[in-house]
Amino acid sequence: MTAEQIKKGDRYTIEHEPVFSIQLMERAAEACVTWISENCKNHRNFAIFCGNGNNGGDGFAIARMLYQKGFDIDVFTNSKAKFSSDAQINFRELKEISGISIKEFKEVRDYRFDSRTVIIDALFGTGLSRPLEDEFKELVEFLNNTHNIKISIDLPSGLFADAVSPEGAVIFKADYTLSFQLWKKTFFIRRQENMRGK
Ligand SMILES: NC(=O)C1=CN([C@@H]2O[C@H](COP(=O)(O)OP(=O)(O)OC[C@H]3O[C@@H](n4cnc5c(N)ncnc54)[C@H](O)[C@@H]3O)[C@@H](O)[C@H]2O)[C@@H](O)CC1
Ligand SMILES: [K+]
Repeated sequence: MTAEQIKKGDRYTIEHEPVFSIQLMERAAEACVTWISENCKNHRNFAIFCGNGNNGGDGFAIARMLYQKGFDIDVFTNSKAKFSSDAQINFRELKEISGISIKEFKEVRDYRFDSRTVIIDALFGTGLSRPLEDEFKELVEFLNNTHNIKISIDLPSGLFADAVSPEGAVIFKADYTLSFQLWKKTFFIRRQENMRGK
């Protein structure tokens, strides 16, 4: 499905079911956490990278829920960015939890990745509107060079939901992608098939 069709589906659910977008985000995060806790049983540490849109909001909610399940969580974000309203709600909630360390993206270079730390990419989802550049490009390149297991939330960051990414565009190299609702159109573009992992 295209990003626009997915948005319409979300709007339909919000209008026709008694559900608010923040609840949809909570449900999406719960589904991810169920999968992660079943499939990452041998991993204790998660480094979660959150953007300022709703994909980042999913990441903040996932961080909170994984922490509540007893995992060690480090969250990386740009705390000065203007967040979407649902991301802001989840970011605020996360800041209340003293056991979660919240770091700025640039701190990743001093972060000691344990070989079993799982990296979660909640930087961009269907809202990506241009290829990654500057800080995000460097961040994703840096993460792609680590040997840790990588999970993308909804879409690997840097991959457009509906269009072919330009040749040479930097895209998060996910081992697994936990995609919401239906398969995104981009997953069927042959050149990009190997970007999403499983
Ligand atoms: N109700 C909903 O719509 C739901 C959405 N969900 C999540 O929300 C995501 C979509 O959220 P959004 O529409 O907020 O979009 P994203 O979170 O993908 O990103 C949007 C933000 O990134 C900025 N941006 C786009 N391309 C950029 C680039 N190259 N460099 C820097 N900034 C850039 C935009 O200006 C915007 O601020 C989905 O992929 C999914 O993860 C889920 O929470 C389920 C419910
Ligand atoms: K993502």
